[in-house]
Amino acid sequence: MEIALSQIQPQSRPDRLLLRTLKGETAPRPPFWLMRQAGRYLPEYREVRAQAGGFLDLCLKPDLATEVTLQPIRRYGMDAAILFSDILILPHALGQKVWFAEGEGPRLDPIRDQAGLDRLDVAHLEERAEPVYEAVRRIRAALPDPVTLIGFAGSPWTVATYMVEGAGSKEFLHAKGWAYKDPAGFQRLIDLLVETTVTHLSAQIRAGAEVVQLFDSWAGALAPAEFARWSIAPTRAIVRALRDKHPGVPVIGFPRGAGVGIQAYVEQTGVDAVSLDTSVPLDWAVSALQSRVPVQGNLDPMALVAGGPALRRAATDILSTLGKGPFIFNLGHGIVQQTPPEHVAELAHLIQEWPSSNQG
Ligand SMILES: Cc1c2[nH]c(c1CCC(=O)O)Cc1[nH]c(c(CCC(=O)O)c1C)Cc1[nH]c(c(CCC(=O)O)c1C)Cc1[nH]c(c(C)c1CCC(=O)O)C2
Repeated sequence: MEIALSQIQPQSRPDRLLLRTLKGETAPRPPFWLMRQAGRYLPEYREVRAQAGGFLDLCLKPDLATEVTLQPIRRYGMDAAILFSDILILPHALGQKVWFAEGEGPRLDPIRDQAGLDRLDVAHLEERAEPVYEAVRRIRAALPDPVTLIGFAGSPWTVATYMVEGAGSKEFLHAKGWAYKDPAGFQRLIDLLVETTVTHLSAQIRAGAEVVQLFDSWAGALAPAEFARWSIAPTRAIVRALRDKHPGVPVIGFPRGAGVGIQAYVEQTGVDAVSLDTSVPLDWAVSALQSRVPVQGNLDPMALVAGGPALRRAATDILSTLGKGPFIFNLGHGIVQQTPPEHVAELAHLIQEWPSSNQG
């Protein structure tokens, strides 16, 4: 597997820009990476994906996971690589059956009661996820020094929705039903996910992850009291435990769709930085959030599909607003498959040349 990174322009990636931003520095141009930066929009990803067999096989073959993690870094020179894995590796490593039906998204054998919880096998988590940690070691060894390696996990609420529904969902009938009717029982699932998420992230950090991100993709589906209990409280517990074990390793939280709830999330979880979805107004983000923590985000992935003046305008707006404080340029959600790779190159160039690329 070819892992030379010779095409990367060293001058485009000042030393450890992402880590410095997470400590509160404001750089002349912000660091950037993109959620789902490795994925089906890249022809070289599709090639490796075909070779791997299934999607989970790709996540669990360290040589292939390493290769696809490095692909976008080679092409675009992002300031950070994110481990190529999935939030559903955790339920898989807990012994729940997880598979990806081609073209349909994730499927799991649903867990809906205490008996289902009792079948989970916490003791062998690190053994079953060992290929992921091996990938982290290989990626860190292959990355140029200035590129930061980000590990990740799903937040307990978001992972619980998949474990309970058995698939992606819009309404969360079973997960919310359990949480409303039997909060003590659902709490046991959340507590188990807090504990095992700490184990999983801690193992990634020991293997070489320098920052971790918690994806709470379905935070926005929760009413305020439930958001406090199932998103904020578990996130705070994870942040505390990680800070204890790995002081100085920043945690980025991504409470997608949480709206004004993001402010309470930032104040109460202790995350080192917050990732913003596309709906978050930039001026509000500056006053309500960036005054407290570095922010990350939040270009509409569809602006990246559109390209041209719309992309330049949207990116320039974000750079000139959020870029005045500690800021990591990213998308508001993951890159979609229909994204032309040359639009990503154009965006990378705009950010790397900022502020001189600003033509008003
Ligand atoms: C909800 C969620 C999942 N996975 C993830 C989330 C949270 C973020 C979000 O809201 O998108 C997180 C995730 N998934 C993936 C990463 C890799 C790192 C990155 O580049 O950001 C990350 C951080 C790879 C992936 N995870 C997945 C892909 C596409 C799989 C493929 O190549 O076939 C990738 C690149 C699959 C996946 N995995 C999951 C879904 C809903 C899907 C889509 C199914 C599909 O598109 O068919 C669960």
